[in-house]
Amino acid sequence: MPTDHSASDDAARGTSGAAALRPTRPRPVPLSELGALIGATTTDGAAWPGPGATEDPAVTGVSLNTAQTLPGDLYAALPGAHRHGAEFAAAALEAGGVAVLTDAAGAALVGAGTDRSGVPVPVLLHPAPRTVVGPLAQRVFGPAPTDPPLALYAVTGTNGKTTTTYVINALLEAAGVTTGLIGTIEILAGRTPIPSVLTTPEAPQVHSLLALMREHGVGAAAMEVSSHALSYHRVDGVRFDVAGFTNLTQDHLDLHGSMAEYFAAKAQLFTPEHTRRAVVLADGDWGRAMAAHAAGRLGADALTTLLVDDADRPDADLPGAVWRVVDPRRDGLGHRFTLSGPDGAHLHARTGLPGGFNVANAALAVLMVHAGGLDLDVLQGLLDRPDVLTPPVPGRMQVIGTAPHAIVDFAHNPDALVRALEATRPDGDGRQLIVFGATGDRDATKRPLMGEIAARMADVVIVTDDDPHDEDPAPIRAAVLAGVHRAVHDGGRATVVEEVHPRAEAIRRAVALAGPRDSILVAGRGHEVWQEVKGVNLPLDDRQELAAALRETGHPVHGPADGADPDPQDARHHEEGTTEA
Ligand SMILES: CC(=O)N[C@H]1[C@@H](OP(=O)(O)OP(=O)(O)OC[C@H]2O[C@@H](n3ccc(=O)[nH]c3=O)[C@H](O)[C@@H]2O)O[C@H](CO)[C@@H](O)[C@@H]1O[C@H](C)C(=O)N[C@@H](C)C(=O)N[C@H](CCC(=O)O)C(=O)O
Ligand SMILES: Nc1ncnc2c1ncn2[C@@H]1O[C@H](COP(=O)(O)OP(=O)(O)OP(=O)(O)O)[C@@H](O)[C@H]1O
Repeated sequence: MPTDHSASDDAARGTSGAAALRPTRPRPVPLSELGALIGATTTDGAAWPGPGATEDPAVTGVSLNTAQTLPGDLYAALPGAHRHGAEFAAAALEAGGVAVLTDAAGAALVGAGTDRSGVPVPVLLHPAPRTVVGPLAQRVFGPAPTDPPLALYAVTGTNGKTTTTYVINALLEAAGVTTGLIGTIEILAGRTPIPSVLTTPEAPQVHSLLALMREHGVGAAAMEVSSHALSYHRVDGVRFDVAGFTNLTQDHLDLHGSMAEYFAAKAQLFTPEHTRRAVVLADGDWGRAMAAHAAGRLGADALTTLLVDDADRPDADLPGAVWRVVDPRRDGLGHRFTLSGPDGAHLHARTGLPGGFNVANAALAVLMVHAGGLDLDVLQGLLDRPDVLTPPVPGRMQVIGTAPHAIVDFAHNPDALVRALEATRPDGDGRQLIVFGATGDRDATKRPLMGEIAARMADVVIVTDDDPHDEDPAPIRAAVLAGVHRAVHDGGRATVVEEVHPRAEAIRRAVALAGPRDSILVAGRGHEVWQEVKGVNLPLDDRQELAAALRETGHPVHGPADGADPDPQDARHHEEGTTEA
């Protein structure tokens, strides 16, 4: 019989930070059932639990980090890049974990572990434990047959995931649906937004957050799915209703090694295991390749293909229902555009989000909601409402000042930097200034490329620090500057190049150099309110720094959107990790 956990364990569930990410009404599953689900073995190689086992604990949760382990959990002790999770099994058991899932190396580390009551801890052995965490979490946290449906939308791609998920939710909310969100900026799974640590949390949290959403009566959720998530099996056991693809450009080559591998990681989302339908933005070679892949794996009937920059390309070689953006026109900060589809179908839309690329994000969101089942007539009715495609997206093209034009944006890879610079190019004789750096411990090959782009496109380039993480910031700046100097040497536009740090000082310097007709782009950190330097989170909000510098110089600041005070709650999440950080 499953053993149960105590009342004090229930109290712990209600109070700890990790509990805020869990459903309040867990449904216990016997460990033996979980062992059978994944074909686990004992350390002797026999089918689990093997002869002589007496305990069959009730499992009420799954975790893969001790900071997130709650009473009743199965702790997945995974081999990591730095440590083996089994080194922390004792801490997981101390936190109330009732069993351990691990590989052979992990089992040797766990040894003869016992739980808090001195009972020998059951160990489920699997040769590749990370690959079974998703299905196990799905079994423990997944829906009951009587639960109302929760429609799931996934967005992947190098850039535009956050924005597209916000637009999807804005449309669904306009249609009267209660929505949930999992992404880079925040998680919405109930009443209180939870700041994010990862773009896509680890599998146990993905499944527990979906359970929490069901408890809160959420009818649809939009989720960002990063390539890390697909490579690390973070969405295993989730089948989305609609998956969308934005684009593929250089980033994350530290993890993937090549663009082909990066593509292959993203392509996993467009398979029957992960989605029923797909909407693929098929501009460029990678977009076309993703459309072909999705058609092959899901069937052309399950595919919508969208063309934006390549809208003039003929249909012939494109699979699925083909839609194109026609006649995009500037309208205020944003654009009006028409979506033209099969059999003469049309949708007329407007987004006030600045930047040409946001037409692509908005169009993708519209077609994903259509693929999710919303009729064209109903959709057009929603699109006719003002600003339905203009949700505020923190730190994305966020306007802080107008004279000079001062923008904070999250562009932190080459393509995003090009698009952000294009979108913020001043009219007339104004000069373009940019303040940016590059992230430490991430794809180092993009540093000089971003430097080159800045020097080719901006008049004044100020190179500073982004999140150095554990790296020394000076060599990161030097790598960016190498690209800047190369482009200047080759005839690039920049006439002023400076290296200024810390970052707040660099922002002040840009404001000091700018005139009222100029445009300042502060790129790379967007909504972030902490700068991570060698494991320490320093408060830093580009929006606040830019607003303060503009005020000090006597320039106007645009509306209330000058950033938020760093929230101590947010720091807690960074330190403890809302996920397995
Ligand atoms: C490169 C990467 O993705 N690393 C992930 C990986 O870390 P790791 O292999 O180094 O883990 P480790 O430190 O060796 O520890 C091994 C195991 O012991 C566990 N542990 C460790 C210490 C402890 O006290 N207790 C404990 O339980 C860990 O949870 C882990 O399971 O496994 C950890 C646990 O699953 C993840 O948290 C960690 O993500 C780190 C925090 C991270 O920053 N990832 C980034 C790069 C990321 O995933 N980014 C994407 C893309 C964003 C974008 O598009 O820009 C994202 O989705 O956020
Ligand atoms: N469709 C797009 N094409 C190219 N660049 C884009 C696009 N959408 C947004 N960007 C740029 O990328 C930046 C990040 O946008 P967004 O947060 O929506 O993307 P993301 O994929 O969620 O990024 P991340 O994974 O890093 O969180 C924006 O600030 C903007 O500079």
